[in-house]
Amino acid sequence: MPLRLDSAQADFELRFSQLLAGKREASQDVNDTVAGIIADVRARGDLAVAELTNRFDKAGVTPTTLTFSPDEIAAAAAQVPANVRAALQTAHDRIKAHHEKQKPQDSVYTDDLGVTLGSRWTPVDAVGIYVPGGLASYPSSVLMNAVPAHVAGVKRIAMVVPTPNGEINPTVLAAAQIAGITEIYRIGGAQAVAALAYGTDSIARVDKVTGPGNAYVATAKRQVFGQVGIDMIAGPSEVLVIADSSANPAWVAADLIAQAEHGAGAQSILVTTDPRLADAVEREVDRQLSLLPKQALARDGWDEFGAIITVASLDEATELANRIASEHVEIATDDPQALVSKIRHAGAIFLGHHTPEAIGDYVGGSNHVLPTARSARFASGLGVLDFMKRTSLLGCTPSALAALAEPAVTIAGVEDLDGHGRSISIRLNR
Ligand SMILES: NC(=O)c1ccc[n+]([C@@H]2O[C@H](COP(=O)([O-])OP(=O)(O)OC[C@H]3O[C@@H](n4cnc5c(N)ncnc54)[C@H](O)[C@@H]3O)[C@@H](O)[C@H]2O)c1
Ligand SMILES: N[C@H](CO)Cc1c[nH]c[nH+]1
Ligand SMILES: [Zn+2]
Repeated sequence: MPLRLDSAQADFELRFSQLLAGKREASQDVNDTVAGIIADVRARGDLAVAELTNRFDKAGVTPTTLTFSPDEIAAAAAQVPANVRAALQTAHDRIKAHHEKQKPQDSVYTDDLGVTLGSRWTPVDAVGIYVPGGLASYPSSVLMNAVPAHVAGVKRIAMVVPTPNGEINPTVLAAAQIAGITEIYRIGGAQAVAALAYGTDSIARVDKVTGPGNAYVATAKRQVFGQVGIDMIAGPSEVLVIADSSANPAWVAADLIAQAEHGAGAQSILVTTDPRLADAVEREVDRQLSLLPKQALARDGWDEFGAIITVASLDEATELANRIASEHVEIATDDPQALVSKIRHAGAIFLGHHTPEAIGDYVGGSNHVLPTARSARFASGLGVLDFMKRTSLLGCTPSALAALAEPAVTIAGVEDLDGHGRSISIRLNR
């Protein structure tokens, strides 16, 4: 049963804050395990990576077989049916077209003192993409990570994917092929993140690690941050649907189920102004779940983290959406534009009855790697800027330096950094 809340209830604030607190931090056990794995990979390199991969994934690898050969990639990709390849190609092309529009412009200008100021964008040199789940991994997530990296101009993209029992989902390798990734390792977990961050004999280290994963992967990314950059901690998926009486209960229910089927902590929330819609959606979710072939995962997700909240107005709905800061927010009303500017915290917003979140997961063109667990308050979804960095440019003429010297030397003085002041004043009157 989902949690049922009504904002008019006396204990609403308490129960709502319990809902907000529902997501948990990595346990100390996971932190310690991951720290041990990272230390082992740093000390013993490929040998440790191979041993850990065999322990956790039963992958049957040796230090010399961690890499997929070009023939293995081609053979796996060749098993993928033509219609699946075509769908992945459509997704790739649409994601690429949208992300091209995110490319930042360099800018340089000279101000009235004669100081030249600019911002220059350059790509990260080498990126490691984590593709979770082995057999259950998502080819769409390969595209969502690789395409913005390519658009940014990243020269080297290394992909890691675990192969439980030595098996790989061939569609993942087909997606990698479509995205132009040729460097792929059959490793996962904290050992893969450590190998990417610190390097081994067979895996050159990268500058940034991106991609979602389980608690071990997320904790490893946290622990290697600083040695390398990371994108974000993208955890279990979430959707919040804002709906009024114009919404179709069957469609809303289908969208809630779509998120719940990600399992392991996935969260689906409906916020509605219409109590009759709330009841109808609850019945519909039950009905549709019973028709799903793999209903257990979605039912667990819905029972554990599902919620239906009734509110007095759409304004109140947007306030709750901002407090929840969900990964995905759907606006299931006839006039979504009237609400969109009121939603300040969301990884992605889906406008109107004909924009199910799942279209964004695959072929809409926007990125599906998005901030979860309320981090949309301060973070954005994956995009081209995650694979670039901005360098500032500054240039003074003699007269511009002279004009700025006095305040700069004054600040150096109050910071007790006479060497700073002198490096400015030494240049004056020459
Ligand atoms: N937000 C997103 O965009 C998104 C997309 C896809 C998947 N996900 C998330 O990714 C996760 C996938 O999880 P997964 O487990 O299937 O795959 P995974 O690739 O994240 O993790 C598998 C690895 O975990 C490590 N591991 C497992 N048990 C361990 C243990 N006891 N000690 C040390 N290491 C251990 C192993 O090295 C194994 O290779 C899910 O949580 C899913 O929600 C999120
Ligand atoms: N909804 C997930 C997180 O945004 C991404 C995904 C991949 N495949 C299907 N869905
Ligand atoms: Zn999804």
